[in-house]
Amino acid sequence: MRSPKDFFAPLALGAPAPVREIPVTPSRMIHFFDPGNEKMAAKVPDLAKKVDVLLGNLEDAVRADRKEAARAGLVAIAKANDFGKTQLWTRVNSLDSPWVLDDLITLVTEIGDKLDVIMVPKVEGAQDIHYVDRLLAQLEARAGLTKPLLVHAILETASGVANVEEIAGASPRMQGISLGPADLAASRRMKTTRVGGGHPGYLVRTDPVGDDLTAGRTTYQQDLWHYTVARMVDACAMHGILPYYGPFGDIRDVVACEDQFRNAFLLGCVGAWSLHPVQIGIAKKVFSPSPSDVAWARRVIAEMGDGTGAVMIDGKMQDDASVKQCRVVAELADALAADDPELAAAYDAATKEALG
Ligand SMILES: CC(C)(COP(=O)(O)OP(=O)(O)OC[C@H]1O[C@@H](n2cnc3c(N)ncnc32)[C@H](O)[C@@H]1OP(=O)(O)O)[C@@H](O)C(=O)NCCC(=O)NCCSC(=O)C[C@](C)(O)C(=O)O
Ligand SMILES: [Mg+2]
Repeated sequence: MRSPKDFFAPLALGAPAPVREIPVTPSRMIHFFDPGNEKMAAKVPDLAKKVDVLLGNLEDAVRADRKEAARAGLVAIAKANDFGKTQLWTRVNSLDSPWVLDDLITLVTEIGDKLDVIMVPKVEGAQDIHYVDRLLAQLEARAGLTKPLLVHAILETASGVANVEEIAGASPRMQGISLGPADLAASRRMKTTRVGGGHPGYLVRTDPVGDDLTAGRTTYQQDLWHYTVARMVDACAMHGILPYYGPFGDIRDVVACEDQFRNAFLLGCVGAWSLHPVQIGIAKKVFSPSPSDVAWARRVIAEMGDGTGAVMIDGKMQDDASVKQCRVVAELADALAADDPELAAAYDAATKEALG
């Protein structure tokens, strides 16, 4: 383990200095596309205007015989486009795969100045981040990059979950962590066969009434991912990095997708992945606080003055701790509204109504 004094020292001569704070820019949806798929790639310039993050995926969902095409496609797309404020990320192949070394060497060398974040799959512990950290520093130095690349880990092995705190704090490059429910389920030997979402068999049932064990007993489906998401959120918050839900594989079920995203939002996540264009709007809606919540938050902040003491608003006690929650919501709303006049207008209209 490195001394805390060396934590922010570059890991290679000539590499850019690591960031001291992770930039908090909108990342409500990380939109996945296969850069080697011509149909998807053709949609990218247009999609870039609708999403916060575009991610060129090189790992799972890209066939083994299309790995080189995906890598070359991402290089071509990054070189040919300026996506403005929309971030460009990539997911490289796993560290034990035959492709990852070329992924990292090619991408950092060719388009390191265009990429914001490198997502690393199947991270097992801090050692995986340390490996990527040093390699990126060497490649950044060789490419003459002035801005350090950030690293995002996917939490998709039992070992990764057990080590999530050390992963979150393994490097100043750590930008965030996403839940990877499909690989995680396999790693844990869960008996699900889905990519995220719930399962009808994972439920609780109300008590029986009388001797009949079957009649009148309501069941409630439970969230399979609650424990992992909550643990991930704590690990991220502790280290000042950002937590994300990840993928929802039932593209058709836009209703349950919205529910799963909202659970994650309420628990502290800042975004989720969109695997299909239909999921972009869902993530945008869910991970932007609602106008009524923003109006309420702004009202509490206004009425709490210096933020200390206790007041009653609409029958509800507000104090130092509730105003802090309101600031979280209001600050997120301000950050999102700064780049979105429509959202800004909706927040202001609701606030005007709430403040009278
Ligand atoms: C699900 C699929 C096969 C349905 O693809 P489709 O073509 O059958 O669907 P469609 O509804 O017919 O598509 C309509 C149009 O949208 C296009 N399109 C469709 N999707 C996209 C997209 N993402 N970006 C841009 N364009 C897209 C598609 O090409 C088509 O274009 P067209 O109208 O010109 O024919 C397709 O959406 C897809 O491949 N999505 C990405 C899948 C992916 O990246 N998976 C990996 C992430 S999840 C994961 O890895 C797990 C994890 C974390 O590791 C772990 O839990 O362990
Ligand atoms: Mg996976």
